[in-house]
This record gives sequence, C-alpha cells and structure tokens, in this order.
Amino acid sequence: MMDYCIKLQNVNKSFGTKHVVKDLTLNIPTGKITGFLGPNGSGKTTAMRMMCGLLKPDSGSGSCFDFDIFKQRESIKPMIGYMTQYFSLWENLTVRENLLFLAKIRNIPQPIKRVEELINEFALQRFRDVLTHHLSGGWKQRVSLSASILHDPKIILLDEPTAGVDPYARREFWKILHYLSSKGMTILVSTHYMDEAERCNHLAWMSYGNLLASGSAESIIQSQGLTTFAIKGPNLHDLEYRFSDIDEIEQTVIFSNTLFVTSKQSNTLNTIVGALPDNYHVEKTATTLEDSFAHLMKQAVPI
Ligand SMILES: Nc1ncnc2c1ncn2[C@@H]1O[C@H](COP(=O)(O)OP(=O)(O)OP(=O)(O)O)[C@@H](O)[C@H]1O
Repeated sequence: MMDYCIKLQNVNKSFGTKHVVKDLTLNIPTGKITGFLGPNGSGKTTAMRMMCGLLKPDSGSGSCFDFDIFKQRESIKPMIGYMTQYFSLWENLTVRENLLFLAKIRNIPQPIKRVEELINEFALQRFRDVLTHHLSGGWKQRVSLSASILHDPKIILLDEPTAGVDPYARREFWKILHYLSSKGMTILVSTHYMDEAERCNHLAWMSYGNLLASGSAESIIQSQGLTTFAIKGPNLHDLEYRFSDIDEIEQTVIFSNTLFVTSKQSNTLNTIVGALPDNYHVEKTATTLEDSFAHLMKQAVPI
C-alpha cells in the first residue's frame, strides 16, 4: 500500500476576495514525484506552499510528515527545500562560493564537506570555480536544485523549475529528480510541460482552484474514458475543420502529417472515421495525457 506523507482535507485559501484554492483534498505519496499541472493562476503554487507549511490555509485540515499544517508549520519548514523558476543565487559568486555561503548562513554542519558532496553528486565539478553568471539556464537550475537540498530536506518543492530551459537540459534535470526520488526524497513539482508530467509518479491537475484529477498518468487517462484515432491522408486541415462541427468529437489536433481525433463516444467516433474515403488511413491509437487534460479543461468552469 502506498504511504502518504502529506494529507490534506478540504483545504481552502483566499487572497482578499479571490478564492484561490477550493476545498482541496489530496494525499501526496512519500518518496515519489508528484506533478502539479493546470493553467496559470489555477492555484498550484499556493496549494504546494500550504502543504509544506510555507503558507497557512484559511480552513480545512492537513498534515505533513504528521505535523499539523496549521499549528506546527515551524517544525515542517526545516524538512523542506524550495526552488523557484527564477535563479536566485548570486551571479557574481562561483558555484562553490554560492553553495558555501548558503551552507554557512543555514548553519549546515561541516559546510565544506557538504558542498563538495553536492558538487560531485550533481556533476558540477567543471563549473565549481565558474561565476554562476556564466552558466546556461539548465546549469543554473541544477545549481539552484543543489542549493535547495543543502540541508538534506525530506521534501523538495519545485515551482516550474525548467521553464525556458532547453529540452536536453530539462531531460538531464529530470534525471537528477529521479535520482533524488530513488534515495527516498519526496518531490512536488509544478510544470506546464506534458513530457515532464509523464515523468511524474503521481499527478494533480488543478483549474480555477479546484482539483480536477489526481493519480498516476495511466489512471487519469483511463478515468476519462476517451477514444482516439490517428488519421493520415489528404487535406487534413479541411478534415479537422469539418470534424470541429461535430458535437461528439471532443477534440482534434494535427501533429506532423497525422490528425488525431478524440471522443468520449467510442461507437460514434468509430462510425465517423469508418465513413472516410479509402484514401484515408485510419488507426485507433492510445489517448495521451495531453488529450485527457484538454478534455478535463473543456469541462472546467470557474466555480
Ligand atoms: N501572496 C499573494 N497575494 C495575493 N494574490 C496571490 C498571492 N499568491 C498568489 N496569488 C494569486 O492567487 C492565484 C493563484 O496563484 P498561484 O501562484 O497559486 O497559481 P499557479 O497555478 O501556481 O500559477 P502559475 O502557473 O502562473 O505559477 C493567482 O491569481 C495569483 O495572482
């Protein structure tokens, strides 16, 4: 059975008159990577900060490693590492100087040893004496990540850590996240990238402050009950335009030379694509996480 380190029950948060997180009930598995997805302003960061004791909810109940997220926030904070999408280290210090400075102000025992450990663990050796100003976005984020775990936290909270980072560097960054997770660290990460969502063990999809879905990518895809066909052939844009008028077709998208059509009504979709002329090649295909989220979003309304 899965072990959960964070448990939230009907948690709410408003800023002024804006109800930003609404009755959030969610459990976060220990030692796994949980991804938070949803449009801008949907309450992901606010939810993540509340579950780690960084922000006090207005109502509800919850715990983080058995500490109350209302009353014992000071006990939770030392267990948390936090990294934002903005590089917040000193650009005129080297990688080593940055880490050492942070280690000292955070009273890390044996700071020199800890910094060297992290430099090796995060493969930062060739940049240890380079000013962080000269690092690429991907390497800067790697240094930020190493800084966020200087105190060996149990949970790290990453707020869009790879925004604007190139795909190769993002892939390398995720290798480190999986490595940290394999050592038992619990990781909460918000992202807008679907490929990153697919790398998470667990997902929470938020919209207008509401949790629309949670679970593994496979379980979220399955729970939507969608059917998808891949269509190849002439004038796919015209075909997509025609399909967009059919109520039963939930969504259409063209990738390269293939049109993907998705519907909740499997039989109707079968009939529609089955009626296409012979010069179209039609094949049933797996519904993707992106299809499932697009479907969820269509139903999401501000409540
Ligand atoms: N400290 C604050 N004071 C006032 N409003 C806030 C505060 N923090 C967040 N908000 C507002 O709450 C809403 C939700 O913000 P939040 O950052 O949680 O969303 P998000 O899903 O993480 O968005 P994004 O993807 O853009 O980071 C937004 O409208 C934001 O402006």
